[in-house]
Formats: sequence, C-alpha cells, structure tokens
Amino acid sequence: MRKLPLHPGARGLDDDCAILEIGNETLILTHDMMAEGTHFQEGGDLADAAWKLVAVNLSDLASKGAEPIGLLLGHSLGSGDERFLEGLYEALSAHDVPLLGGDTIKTTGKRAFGLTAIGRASHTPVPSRCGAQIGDQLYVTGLLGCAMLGFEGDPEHLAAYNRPTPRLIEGQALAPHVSAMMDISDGLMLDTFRMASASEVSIAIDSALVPVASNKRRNECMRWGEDYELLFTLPLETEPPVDCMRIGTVEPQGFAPLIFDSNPVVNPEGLGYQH
Ligand SMILES: Nc1ncnc2c1ncn2[C@@H]1O[C@H](COP(=O)(O)OP(=O)(O)OP(=O)(O)O)[C@@H](O)[C@H]1O
Ligand SMILES: Cc1ncc(C[n+]2csc(CCOP(=O)(O)O)c2C)c(N)n1
Ligand SMILES: [Mg+2]
Repeated sequence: MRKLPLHPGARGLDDDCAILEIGNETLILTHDMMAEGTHFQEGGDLADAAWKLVAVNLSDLASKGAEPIGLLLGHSLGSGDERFLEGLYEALSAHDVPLLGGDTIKTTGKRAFGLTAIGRASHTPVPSRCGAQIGDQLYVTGLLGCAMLGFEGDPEHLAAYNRPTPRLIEGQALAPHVSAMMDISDGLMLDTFRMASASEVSIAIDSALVPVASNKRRNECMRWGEDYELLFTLPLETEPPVDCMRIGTVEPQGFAPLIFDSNPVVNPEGLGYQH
C-alpha cells in the first residue's frame, strides 16, 4: 500500500493517524474496522462491539493528543442492531463525541463495522511514532494484560476487554512533552519494536518495570495486546504529566530495534498480535 500515491499527511502509513493541515487548523484522522469472528463474536452483545469500535478509534486519536470532533460509521445490518445502537449511544455520551454520518448496508455472510474518527490537534507538531531520541526514557500508562484476562473471562477484567477506555485526557496532557507517542493495540513488545524502527533507534525494555495485570503471566501480558494504553518517550529531564511507569530507555540504533532485558530482538514475529 505504501506504493500508492500518498498524501504527506499519511506519514508514510507508518503512524496511528493521518494529519491534515487546513488553514490554522490541524485535523487528525483515523479509521479502524471490526469484523465478525475476528474482533467480535457472532451472537455476542453488539453493544460491547459498538463501544469498542468507538474506543479503538478514539485511542488512535488520543495517541496524537487530539480532541475528538466527530465520527463517521460504516454499519452492516443484522441481528442485534438495537444493542449496537445502545452501545454506540453510551460510547458517544461517555466520550462526548457526536456522530457526523456514515453508511448502512445489507450484507451476506460475515458482518464488519468501520469507523472514521476526526479530531483536532491540541498541540503541534502532532506527536508521531518516529521521534524517539537517544537518551529518552520510555513510559507506558495503565496496566498491561487486563484485556487478555477479560477475554479469558476473569470478571475483574471483563470491562478492559469489552469496554476499553481511550486515554484521551492523558494523550492531550502528554502531546506537548513527548518525543514519540502511539497507542498499544497489538502488544507492548511489538508496538515498541515498531516505535523503535520508525524512530531509527533501539529501545531497551526492562521487563521487571512493566506494570502487568498478572505477574505469573508477565510475558503474555506484554504480547497479547488490546490494552489501548499509551506508549511514549520523554527526554530524561522531563517529569511525566500523567500517571505512568518508566519501562525502558532509548539507545543508539543497533542491529536490533528492540532490546528486551539486554537481549536483542531482530524479528518482530511472535512479539504481539499480527494481522
Ligand atoms: N487499508 C488501508 N488503506 C490505507 N492505509 C492503511 C490501510 N490499513 C492500514 N493503513 C495505515 O497503516 C498504518 C498502520 O495501521 P494499523 O491499523 O496497524 O494502525 P493502528 O490503527 O494504530 O492499529 P490497530 O488497527 O491495531 O488499532 C496507519 O497509518 C493506517 O492508516
Ligand atoms: C483469540 C485472540 N487472540 C488474540 C487477540 C488479540 N487481538 C485481536 S484484535 C487485536 C488488536 C488489533 O486488531 P486489528 O489490528 O486487527 O484492528 C488484538 C491484540 C484476540 N483478541 N483474541
Ligand atoms: Mg494505534
């Protein structure tokens, strides 16, 4: 896809969102889809699917420090649509973001939902994945692995899987300070690997510092994904303005983008959820 004619705001299709400067405004745009059987189960509660569709898109906006403006929904009709609308209502109200429009279709076979989220930059330059500098410190918000435990049925963590919270407030507080920022959708290890590659540095993670939901399953918590927390780098002297943990350090680019507990990791395979 990178061979297609790309807008400069597409950031080479290597970032969470596209950035569009129009006059004095900077718009931030993203689109994420969910498919039956992959992202939500047939017969499951579509209120949760609708909430999650909104949350995962707002999470990409959050990772660029955007304030949401509105959403465009691509909806395929089917059973459970009333619940879908209830979940959508709850998500729009909870995040104070209105619907702008969309499209509704009939389908045969599996259903898919798409959502385009449009936001306004709260700070320019808009944080990217590619700005991590040697000597910066790596941080993460929240606790990783909650979504995995929720998916497995742990009642304490069901909401983390079904109803994730996009870190919009944190993203806006961080945007003026970070050298790089992204959300973690595919697992800490894989997403850190991507940030390091985009920034042309190596990033060293100290796994003992990573806040995880299950100490026994620390490794899985760092790989499973769907936690929608923020991953970011700050200069050494900058105090983080939000609740977060320091988990690593940015180093000069070596042969491996990721250094995990002093071990170089060259191959992204197996680091996280790959689509
Ligand atoms: N079909 C597509 N057409 C154009 N650009 C795409 C397409 N699929 C992905 N991209 C672009 O590739 C980049 C990475 O996409 P990806 O979906 O991995 O990021 P994400 O939204 O942060 O992650 P996730 O989908 O796991 O939440 C983004 O810039 C995205 O716009
Ligand atoms: C059985 C099972 N194994 C793994 C996962 C993890 N997973 C699925 S979708 C996704 C995030 C991004 O999706 P996309 O990039 O397609 O939008 C992740 C991390 C899961 N939910 N269920
Ligand atoms: Mg993202």
